[in-house]
Amino acid sequence: MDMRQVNSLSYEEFVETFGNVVERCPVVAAAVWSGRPFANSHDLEASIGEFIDSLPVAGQEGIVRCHPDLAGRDLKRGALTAESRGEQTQAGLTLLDAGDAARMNRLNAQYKERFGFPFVICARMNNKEEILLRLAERLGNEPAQERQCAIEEVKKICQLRLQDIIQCPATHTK
Ligand SMILES: NC(=O)NC1=NC(=O)NC1=O
Repeated sequence: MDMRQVNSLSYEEFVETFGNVVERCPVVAAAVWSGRPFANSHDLEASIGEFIDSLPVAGQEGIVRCHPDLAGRDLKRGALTAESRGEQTQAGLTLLDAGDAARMNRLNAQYKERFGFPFVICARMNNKEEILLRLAERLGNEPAQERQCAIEEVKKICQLRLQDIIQCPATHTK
């Protein structure tokens, strides 16, 4: 889809197309729709980022809470969204051995206990070793710092999902 097509989508089509660029938060697409027409995918991405940044703490934490655990129950039950399943599979999270799976579950539980929202990282920019490392590291963050870190990861996931949907015409060098 190119930007001409994006900008010609009805509200319903827009939310159907972009409703999961932020995991299980179609309200984000519903909110930024009023910002069209978008000059390019970065313009749409910036609108989404500005909307997320404008939310109160509770709203930002709500967005983070909408993300399924990595290698968690939803993965096991086949209850992930298509995007999340693809991302988690690509990072090797379906191939964890028993030791790594137990460690991931334990650290995820500790993280949730400490921060009140799940550990979120852009799986496509990491492999399973890096994810475990970052999870252990970020457990030591202060809550406000970690919330910001999680939101930055949500934006990275969103950026890659937008790139999957919008193909920008090749920039023709003069
Ligand atoms: N808790 C998470 O980090 N979830 C996810 N990361 C991704 O890249 N996709 C997800 O669903």
